[in-house]
Amino acid sequence: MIYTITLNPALDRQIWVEDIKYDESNRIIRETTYAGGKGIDVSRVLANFGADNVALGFVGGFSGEELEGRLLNDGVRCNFTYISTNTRTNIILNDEKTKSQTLFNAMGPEVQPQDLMRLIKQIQNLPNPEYVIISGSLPVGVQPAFYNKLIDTAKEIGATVVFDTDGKAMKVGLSSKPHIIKPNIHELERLVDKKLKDIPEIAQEARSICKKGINIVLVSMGANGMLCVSSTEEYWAFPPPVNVQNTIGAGDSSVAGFVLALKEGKSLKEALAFAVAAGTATTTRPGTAVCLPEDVEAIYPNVTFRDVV
Ligand SMILES: Nc1ncnc2c1ncn2[C@@H]1O[C@H](COP(=O)(O)OP(=O)(O)OP(=O)(O)O)[C@@H](O)[C@H]1O
Ligand SMILES: O=P(O)(O)OC[C@@]1(O)O[C@H](CO)[C@@H](O)[C@@H]1O
Repeated sequence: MIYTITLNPALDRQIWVEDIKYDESNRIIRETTYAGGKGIDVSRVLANFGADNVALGFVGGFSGEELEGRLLNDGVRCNFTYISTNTRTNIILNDEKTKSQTLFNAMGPEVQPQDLMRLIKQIQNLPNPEYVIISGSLPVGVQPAFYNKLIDTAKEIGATVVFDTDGKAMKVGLSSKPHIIKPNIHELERLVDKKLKDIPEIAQEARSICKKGINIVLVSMGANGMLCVSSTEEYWAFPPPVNVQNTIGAGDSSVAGFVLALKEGKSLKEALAFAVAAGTATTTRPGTAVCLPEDVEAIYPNVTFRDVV
């Protein structure tokens, strides 16, 4: 069974305007809400592929109920830890003229220490844990060290742990040696505290992280695809050109695609190509992580490989 853990889920409210005018009133021409947050996105994509998975994490209030209802409609099984305060709403502003997407990520509710322990106890008792995917930002009141406890617990129950977060949470969490991490290029730069100018430099940092005990480092690079480094294999997969409509949840779709392919027994190289196809498929549709199997199947044969060094 695949489990996703999102400590700080969100309703993703995607809104569209013709041409944003600052310091003025703008008319919204289209709006849609998605169940969001990084692990939740992974769960939605897995469900699109018919992959059995359970979404875990903290939800609360009316927005939490809406989020869970949306997920059930999306065919995602949930076993959330309920808190008394409202799940956050993130705004994604799509500007039709500039084709830009601007994110406003809310802080979210404060999570209490007793809620943290309820989640840990739940993870200690997860049935058939094959993969545990831990993704996204920490809620208010939760220290990065909580990610150590989560990763340690998921490893103790025998799961392969995938970890995808940013900043201090990533730095701290890494010391628990999750099996797989998926920073994007900016997150990797923040992790290693330096700008990385080209693929050899990115690969070098990924190798150093592997040497610290992480089995697989996936670095997503937007239109430049994804680099995969393990102790024995290195690949750079490149997507075909597509008409990009949205990039929100592309990385999460890649994580879902990668885990799905590994679970099906695909090689590391095939799993990477599938991850790139899944991320790129998401970019071709408006909305958060709208990753459809038919789009992924169409893109997959057109993913190419380039030399890492
Ligand atoms: N402009 C693009 N053109 C083609 N493919 C893209 C583009 N942007 C993203 N992708 C695909 O999606 C994958 C993940 O993208 P990206 O590096 O943007 O992830 P991310 O920053 O983690 O995204 P998010 O945090 O929104 O989920 C890329 O490896 C690539 O396959
Ligand atoms: O604030 P976080 O947890 O870092 O990111 C949250 C978020 O931006 O990530 C997803 C896209 O990756 C969206 O569904 C969601 O709104």
